[in-house]
Amino acid sequence: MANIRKIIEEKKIIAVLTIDNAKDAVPVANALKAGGVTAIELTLRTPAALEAIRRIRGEVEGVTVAAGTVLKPEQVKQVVEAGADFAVSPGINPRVVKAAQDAGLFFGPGIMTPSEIEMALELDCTLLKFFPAGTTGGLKHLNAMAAPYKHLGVKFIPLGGITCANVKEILSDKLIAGVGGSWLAKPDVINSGNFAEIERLAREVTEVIKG
Ligand SMILES: O=C[C@H](O)COP(=O)(O)O
Ligand SMILES: CC(=O)C(=O)O
Repeated sequence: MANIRKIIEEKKIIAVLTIDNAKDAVPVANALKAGGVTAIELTLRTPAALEAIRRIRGEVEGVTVAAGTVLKPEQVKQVVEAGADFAVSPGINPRVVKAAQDAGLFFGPGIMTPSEIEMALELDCTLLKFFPAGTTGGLKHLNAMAAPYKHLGVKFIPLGGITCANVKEILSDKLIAGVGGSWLAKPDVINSGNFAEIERLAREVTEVIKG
């Protein structure tokens, strides 16, 4: 299994996509890549998601592809078959985490309470989504909540309310491995075929992080 934690720490930004038409997957991935964003999460919220993972995996080199919103154990097999590099979920379901571990698929469950962090640690997960980050107190809340677990090497990927305006501050926190966000490629922008706008947003965040 690739070292997903290291990859996320290097790439820093995960573009979270909810895609309606699988035909858009490759142009969107290429636009993100041209702008410097090479980690992409396809949420399993639309029927096109699995085919989108398959197409990006098959046609776009150098991009790390995750499956998001993986809510059922049986979806693990589907995302492995589609070629996902890792998978995440908004919350934590031990049956899904165990199915992923049995399949050799790296899994980052979502948490927003200490009890959920403890459940994740019990399942040997130390890279966790912090969702929904923006409305549950952001970094201040995360640092207070995670204080008892820092010595265990746990790291977080906040998702929810991340934009170009707050990304740099969030990434500067030692608890953060990377961030996820949908602002880079919103469904209406994807559906309108405005891939140039997606590339522009990806380039903008890449420059903000570098600068
Ligand atoms: O469900 C997850 C969200 O779509 C990601 O949060 P965001 O839209 O605030 O980036
Ligand atoms: C929110 C999130 O992490 C997911 O849909 O997988």
